[in-house]
Amino acid sequence: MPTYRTSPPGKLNLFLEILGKRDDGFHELDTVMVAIDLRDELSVRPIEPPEISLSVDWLPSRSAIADELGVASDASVLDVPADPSNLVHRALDLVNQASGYRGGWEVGLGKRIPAGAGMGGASSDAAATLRLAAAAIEDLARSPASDRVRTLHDADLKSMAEQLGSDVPFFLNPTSGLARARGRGEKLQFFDLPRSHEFVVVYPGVALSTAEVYRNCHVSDPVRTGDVVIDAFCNEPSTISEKILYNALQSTACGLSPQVGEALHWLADTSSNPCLMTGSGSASFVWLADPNDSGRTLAADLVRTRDQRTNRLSEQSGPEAMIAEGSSVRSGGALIRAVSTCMAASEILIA
Ligand SMILES: C[C@@](CO)(OP(=O)(O)O)[C@H](O)COP(=O)(O)OP(=O)(O)OC[C@H]1O[C@@H](n2ccc(N)nc2=O)[C@H](O)[C@@H]1O
Ligand SMILES: Nc1ncnc2c1ncn2[C@@H]1O[C@H](COP(=O)(O)OP(=O)(O)O)[C@@H](O)[C@H]1O
Repeated sequence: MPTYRTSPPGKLNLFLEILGKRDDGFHELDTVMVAIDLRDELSVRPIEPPEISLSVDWLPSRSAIADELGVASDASVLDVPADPSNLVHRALDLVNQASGYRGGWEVGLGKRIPAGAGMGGASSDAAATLRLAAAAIEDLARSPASDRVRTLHDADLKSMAEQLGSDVPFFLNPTSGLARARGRGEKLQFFDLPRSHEFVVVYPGVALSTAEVYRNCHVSDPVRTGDVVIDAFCNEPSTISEKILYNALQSTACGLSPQVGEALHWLADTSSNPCLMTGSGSASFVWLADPNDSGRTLAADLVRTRDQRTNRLSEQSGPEAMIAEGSSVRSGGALIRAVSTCMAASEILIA
């Protein structure tokens, strides 16, 4: 059987308001998201033995990412489960149940999107898995040699995406542009973006649990609306400012992890452009006002200040203190990436 591949994108929330708490424990949201070109790499191949074999690696390597974060390469912040708790694994279980496929899957997952960052890496991997596995099942259904399998339709994928997580339906739609998500995140409306937007993202080397951030958050009163942000990005980029980018979870996340607030201050000190935390954190981003600015200059400035701080701390406290588990912006480490909004659909490659 062939291998099916794609590159699941990350996302940034440009606006997030909490409208209320529901009886099922979830929060009613109004959020505006864009997919960005920081991407994981996912390959899925149907195999005969009825097992799911999943290998997960950091790209370019775990030690390279650990160096950037200033943590030891066995630090738990870099642990991504390769067991049934990985959303890729759970997505394949749902596909098998729905399609009646009785074989197994060999899966390779290369991570670039930091975990627990508010960038939706796990959700995007899960949505991409549903799309790849559905394409494989469709091919299997056509093959006379195979067991009977049921082809999966868009409605099946949507229902499975909702079971996997609130953010997963957003990533099922591989189009570019900007999305408004309401309900618990599954009620989606897509808008065309006339041009791409550039950002610099900073991940401070601490993972935040989405559930814990929501547990500690407050329902807003009065509530803001995402209309203003949608209009600004789609029609009036000159009106994008610190005042309209908003995330109701930001103060809760800063309270749970000082590194989140430190990263936001660091961004504000280095750039005059608006900055905001994404999702439930821990990553933050700067939006670059000039569409011709590649973000590389700001990213290079941030890397320089990060490395100066790393060297200073290393001289003060020695290298052992630098690589202590959990050290992050405090000790100089942070992932810094210049990213753009995705302007093209994520393709499925078959080989
Ligand atoms: C905050 C957001 C913003 O886009 O993104 P991330 O920071 O996770 O990327 C999302 O709302 C996260 O969506 P997702 O990561 O799929 O969360 P889920 O697995 O559905 O939920 C994890 C937990 O978060 C809480 N939760 C999630 C969504 C929501 N609308 N209300 C909630 O209260 C619930 O306690 C739930 O058990
Ligand atoms: N495919 C995956 N990639 C990354 N993390 C995963 C994956 N599947 C499950 N997880 C677990 O989900 C947690 C949060 O996932 P992630 O989507 O990266 O964060 P966020 O909700 O902040 O966007 C991780 O800490 C990890 O333990």
